[in-house]
Amino acid sequence: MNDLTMRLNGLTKTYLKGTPGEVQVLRGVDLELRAGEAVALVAPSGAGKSTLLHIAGLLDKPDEGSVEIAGQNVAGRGDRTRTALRRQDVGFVYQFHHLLPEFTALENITLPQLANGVSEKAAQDRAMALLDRVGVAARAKHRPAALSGGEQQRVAFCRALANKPRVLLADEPTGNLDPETSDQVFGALMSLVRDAGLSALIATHNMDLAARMDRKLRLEAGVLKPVE
Ligand SMILES: Nc1ncnc2c1ncn2[C@@H]1O[C@H](COP(=O)(O)OP(=O)(O)OP(=O)(O)O)[C@@H](O)[C@H]1O
Repeated sequence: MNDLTMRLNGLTKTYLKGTPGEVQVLRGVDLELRAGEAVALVAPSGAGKSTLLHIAGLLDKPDEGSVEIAGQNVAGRGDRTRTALRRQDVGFVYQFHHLLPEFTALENITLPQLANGVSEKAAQDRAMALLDRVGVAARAKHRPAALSGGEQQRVAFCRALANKPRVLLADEPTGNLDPETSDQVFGALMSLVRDAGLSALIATHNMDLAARMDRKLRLEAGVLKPVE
């Protein structure tokens, strides 16, 4: 069975090439993500975590190397194709929720599905099922400002999974929350990931959370290494 969802091969990235400010951030990053696994990405500040997540999520291009999603090399495709693939195959979660403030929790999860051609009824049903799964169905009609930080982040997780991506990329998804809320909200994220059977690459400085994932990788000196 080929359950590989994403393969990163030989990724390099240098900023400000040929100038005194040149920074060689990625020097040959290789990574294989399998369906159903959650991988912790641990990196000292400035090591290139955001650069790596942006390239894996097709928001940026590597200088060299490939990004394969479900067996297709997609890194070098045109902007429109990469945008379409990103919408369909990749979900993002950031440290701050980035929900649209003028829309309800339900609408924030429904809208990306409508943009992908899903019917309104089906989109709402899926949104409610996701909200229910993370324990915030009762807050479906609230706008983000009327939700707690933990609730906002749970809604953001549901939005990231709305279009059934193959891969979830998260950058400190609970970094903005107090330790107890962070612990609970991370549990909600992991149950969504396990239910959906997708791959998750989750950047975190929190080693307790990292320990709850299937494996841990450290980004250091431009390459990924397993953490024991
Ligand atoms: N557009 C850019 N132009 C020039 N240098 C950049 C650019 N983006 C990032 N860098 C540099 O590349 C390095 C890695 O940046 P990146 O944002 O990927 O790190 P990070 O690991 O996400 O950091 P943090 O955890 O502090 O957010 C840093 O030294 C940063 O200053």
